[in-house]
Amino acid sequence: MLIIHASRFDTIMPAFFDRLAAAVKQKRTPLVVGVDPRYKSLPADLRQGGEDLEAQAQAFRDFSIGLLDVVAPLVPAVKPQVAFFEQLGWRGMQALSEVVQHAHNLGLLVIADAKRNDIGSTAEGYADGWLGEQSAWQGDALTISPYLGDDSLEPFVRTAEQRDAGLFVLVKTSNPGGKFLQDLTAGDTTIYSKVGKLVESLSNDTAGDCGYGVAGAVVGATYPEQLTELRTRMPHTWFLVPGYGSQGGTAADVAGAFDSSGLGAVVNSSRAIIFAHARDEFAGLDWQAAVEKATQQAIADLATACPLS
Ligand SMILES: O=C(O)c1cc(=O)[nH]c(=O)n1[C@@H]1O[C@H](COP(=O)(O)O)[C@@H](O)[C@H]1O
Repeated sequence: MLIIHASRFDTIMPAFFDRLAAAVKQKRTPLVVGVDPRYKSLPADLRQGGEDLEAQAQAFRDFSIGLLDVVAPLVPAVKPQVAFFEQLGWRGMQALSEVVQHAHNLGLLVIADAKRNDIGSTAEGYADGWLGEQSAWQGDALTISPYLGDDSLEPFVRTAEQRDAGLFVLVKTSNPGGKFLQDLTAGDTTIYSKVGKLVESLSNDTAGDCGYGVAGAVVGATYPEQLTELRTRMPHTWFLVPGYGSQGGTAADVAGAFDSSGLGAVVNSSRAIIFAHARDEFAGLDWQAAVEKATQQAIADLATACPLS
């Protein structure tokens, strides 16, 4: 049975990026913790139930909820990676629903990393499913792909505006193979710049109190030059910056993502934090203590790059 929780959008709320800006200021950090449970990397005591789908879904639930309890006082938002829940079928998606509900109960904003999209008429279904009134997952924001074109983004923008939710459109991804398409030249510009321009126009049209509009952009920490270039060209677009930590991105690499107030970007770290129990420097700590230490370490590291005023 899939649990459909009461809509958290029943009351009038500020726009997503206004809420995110307030949460970043309150927690004094742009760090977002990625909830990317991989069964074989979970602490051993959470893998006692066996490997069938039901047992794995229960392990994901226990791990993710234990993780949220540790990071909730420290960070503004979490980013569940839907792929890991989806691989377990409906059991995993039910676990995801409960994890999102728990995050909301702890006051965390939730970025659903599902990287959805399709032709416009089908995209409406995705927009509704992830951000709509009866969504089983009730994300505050959703990652989406731009590669079906501008009309494919429209249903997401409409729904996000109606629901005070946010979007993060893939602009310059953190993986090396992203350049295969994104760095191609189209006319006098690159594809990623062209996508960036489209996202900026959507955000300019919808800017909220904090100056950022409904469409954010995903820009990888592994491309610091492009990050800095896009920050200048996209002044109304909030960035989600993955690739910090396990993929090699550093605090210095993400420095160009922020505006002069230290806002305008959140930086995701998944494996380096959630599987900190496997890092030599945290040997001997239980997994939640290791998560706490790794989160505090990342917060201190990012404070050197993010001049929050
Ligand atoms: O949209 C994303 O979050 C994303 C975009 C991107 O360009 N690169 C990228 O790594 N991600 C996601 O960010 C997370 C990175 O995880 P770690 O490398 O373990 O910190 C994963 O959930 C990825 O799917």
